[in-house]
Amino acid sequence: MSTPHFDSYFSYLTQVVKFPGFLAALVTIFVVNRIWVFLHGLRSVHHLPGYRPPFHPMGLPAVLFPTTWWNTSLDVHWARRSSLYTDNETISIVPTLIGEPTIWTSNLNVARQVASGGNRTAFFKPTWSARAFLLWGLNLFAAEGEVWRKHRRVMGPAFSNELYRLVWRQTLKTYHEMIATEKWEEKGTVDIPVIQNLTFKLALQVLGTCAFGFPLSWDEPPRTASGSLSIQEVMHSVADTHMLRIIAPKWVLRLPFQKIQQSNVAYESMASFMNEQVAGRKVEIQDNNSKDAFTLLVKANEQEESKYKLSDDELVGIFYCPQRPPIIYHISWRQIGNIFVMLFAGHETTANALAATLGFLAINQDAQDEVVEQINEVVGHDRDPEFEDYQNLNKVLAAFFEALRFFPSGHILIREASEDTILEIPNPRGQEGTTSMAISKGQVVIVDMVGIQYNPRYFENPTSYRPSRWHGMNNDSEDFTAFSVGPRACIGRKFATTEVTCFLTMLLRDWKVTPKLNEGESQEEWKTRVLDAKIVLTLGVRDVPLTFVKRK
Ligand code: HEM
Repeated sequence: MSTPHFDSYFSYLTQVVKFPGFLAALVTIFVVNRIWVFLHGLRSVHHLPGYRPPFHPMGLPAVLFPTTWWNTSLDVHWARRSSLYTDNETISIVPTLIGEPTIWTSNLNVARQVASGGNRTAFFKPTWSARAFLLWGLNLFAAEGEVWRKHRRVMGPAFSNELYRLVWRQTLKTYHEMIATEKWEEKGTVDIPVIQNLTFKLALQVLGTCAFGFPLSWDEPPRTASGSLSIQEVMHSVADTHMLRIIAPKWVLRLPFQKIQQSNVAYESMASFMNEQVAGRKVEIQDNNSKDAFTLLVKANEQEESKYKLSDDELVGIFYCPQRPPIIYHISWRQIGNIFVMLFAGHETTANALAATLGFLAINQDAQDEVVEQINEVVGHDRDPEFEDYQNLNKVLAAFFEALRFFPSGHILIREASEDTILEIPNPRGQEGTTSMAISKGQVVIVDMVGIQYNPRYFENPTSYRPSRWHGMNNDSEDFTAFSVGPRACIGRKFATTEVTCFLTMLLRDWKVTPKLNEGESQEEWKTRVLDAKIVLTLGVRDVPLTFVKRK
């Protein structure tokens, strides 16, 4: 029921609102405000040329639509990879309606200044950009400053030859199990409609065994205590739905959809499975016989001097939920955030890059022949490859590096200025020297990995698949930049390259890979249909259909 006071107020309001001048004034205020904010945005990026779309490329309105003439969406750097940096390697995107201005760069020199980390940089990884990696607790990927240094010091020793040998052994085992279980030998010719189904399973198996220390096998994955899901299914579901769990409000997770319910069961199963594992692991650490990263990590932390040792507060999970302030759970699992980050940072990235490599080799038979020739020379046919062969199989790795250059999984590196600072921006190609640019505290700079990998300053004819670019390069050289550069570069690089080299060596020695064409489709059409990007959390390739034929 309305009061007289409310009625008179309401009628006054109705009259005012009816008055067209009032609406005009509102619109004018909005437009003037937007123009002021837009001009301020342009000034803050020193009028660097670039795009002036309505929304920020990572903002909700923009990601609802693909990149088109009027919108720059999350895939703008892929969709416009041939035009974004034609005139300038460093550009700005300043939204006219919603969002903050950002600077985007495809120049390595600028990338080193902002993304490489370490003591001397004035840039840091903002928490919002690493949110997807915080679900299972603070970790190396998301940490910053002194806490990051401690995590890296503790994680570093776990990434040793001891671990890589385990990765090699596990990859061999997984390959043999895959061939036997899927009955490849009996078939002779094997059609795989989506090669990612195999590469994702391989990546999970290797990470499961070598990072978590779970005893996984291709045919009989162990079950959780309840027996409802295999550990592989749990890991897959956890990895598959973690974006949903970060973005969705809590009530969504109670909806009776199969995928959501399965995700809930998977998270609970993972929690109880990890608890069981931690109890067992404590005994193993004392016995000193396990080589997986989980055990090596706990051991490394135990051995650290107290200055660098991670405290319990730094180890426990900060369960990040954007709808509520962060809640600190004092859980008993130690190192859990760092173990989980390996799953998320290492699973999709490796599996997609491996799928892309097989796709490129399928339509570049000369490149495939060159790789197989080296495998035959180094390993021959009478034995399995050994970890010691890794350095000599550089053409195998070159085929992978070149595919990863086309589809750099870690496609954008987001950084924010922690103080007012100066960026030295190299002048356009063909001109010597650099131009200094003042950057204000809070300015976001995005290193565009796609832009770098397609930059003609670094790669002659960048859209041509040429593994020979990498022949003769040391496997660990920073000349290959898709794992990032400097102290904050990917800690899992050798983990991934060891796994991939071993798997491709076994697979390509015995099986010729060709594209699985649709009826009447040419190789060129297959290439256009398949070798295109798909961006979720990382950048991957679309589903790759392949045929494998047993070599004589
Ligand atoms: C093809 C495979 C991979 C690619 C292309 C890749 C790429 C990258 C890139 C570009 C970064 C830097 C991100 C940034 O600074 O924002 C990074 C960091 C990281 N990667 Fe990888 N990665 C791969 C595989 C792996 C694997 C297998 C693991 C673990 C076993 C892993 C663990 C990590 C971690 C923990 C970081 C954070 C390092 C730090 O901040 O100190 N990655 N990766």
